[in-house]
Amino acid sequence: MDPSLDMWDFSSLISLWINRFYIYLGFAFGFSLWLCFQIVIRKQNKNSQEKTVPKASRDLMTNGYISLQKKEVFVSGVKIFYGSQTGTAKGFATVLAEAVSSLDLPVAVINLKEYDPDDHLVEEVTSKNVCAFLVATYTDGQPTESAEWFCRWLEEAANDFRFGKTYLKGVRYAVFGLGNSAYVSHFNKVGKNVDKWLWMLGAHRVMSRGEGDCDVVKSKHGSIEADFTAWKARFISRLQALCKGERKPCGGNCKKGKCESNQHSSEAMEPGSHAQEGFHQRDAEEEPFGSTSEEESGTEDHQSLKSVIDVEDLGKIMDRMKKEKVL
Ligand SMILES: Cc1cc2nc3c(=O)[nH]c(=O)nc-3n(C[C@H](O)[C@H](O)[C@H](O)COP(=O)(O)O)c2cc1C
Repeated sequence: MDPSLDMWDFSSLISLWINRFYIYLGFAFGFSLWLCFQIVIRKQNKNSQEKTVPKASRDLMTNGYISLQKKEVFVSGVKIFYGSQTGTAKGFATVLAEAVSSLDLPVAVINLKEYDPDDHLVEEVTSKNVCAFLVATYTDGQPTESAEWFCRWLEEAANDFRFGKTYLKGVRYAVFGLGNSAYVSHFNKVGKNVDKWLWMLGAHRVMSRGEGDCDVVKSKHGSIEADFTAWKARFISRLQALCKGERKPCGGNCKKGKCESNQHSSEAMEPGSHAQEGFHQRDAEEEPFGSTSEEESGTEDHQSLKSVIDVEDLGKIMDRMKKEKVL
């Protein structure tokens, strides 16, 4: 036998070989332990991330730098409707559209001739659009041919109890009428009526009506173009406020609670009801849908105060009506 072989001791190797299964088992156990450990650590990291993100977003939102939540849209676009015969209102509609698009708002210019209120007006209840109506008055206070159907439909709807006082609730609108004060009794009649009928159907007047006057002597700003420019400036600034989410024309500066109470009382009146009858009477007397002028530019709330009936006023109106009946 080789003496060098005697020097090697194979006993440890042999025992390793015999116990190899235990060794494998040990390795396998160790590996699975490490795997479990890794999984637990990853899960913990994920949880802590989930918890910290909303907190971060909250912090960021309160700091006002960034909003991770979806921004609320207050005005989705502007629709400019016009009723024109010789093109003045149409031209104004184009100018207004340019001013609106400079605010990065979608704008549509619509000829009332191509618009069926019966099918589409109610869509504006939920559209978040602001609707501007530029309408001219013609002989005997009649609308242009193009706006004839629109006006007839609106008048009938406003006086039809089936539509009710909230039919157009949610529609936001502003009216600019074109006329000539030389036609004294019919001056701007269509603008006044459209404003009134929309209001009677529950639409929300975002600003008081504008009156364009062709009579340069009597025109408030010297010409119908200047009247329109003044109204347009007010409309744009009102639009900007609406885009920011301001709801009240007064921007919250009016006397506490006044806005709400007026809005409420205006909504509480139903066309055809006694209150509405009283309202019509007042309409004839005081012109509650009164026009607009420079003086109103800073006092929208005042206009809206004027243009709706307070509950107190209602009592007086009813009294007056009773007296008139007796007489
Ligand atoms: C024949 C005629 C009749 C008019 N009748 C009235 C009227 O009754 N009341 C009024 O306020 N304006 C009246 N106007 C003035 C127009 O409303 C005014 O010129 C307006 O700017 C026309 O707008 P348009 O060019 O868009 O059609 C009348 C104008 C004409 C030519």
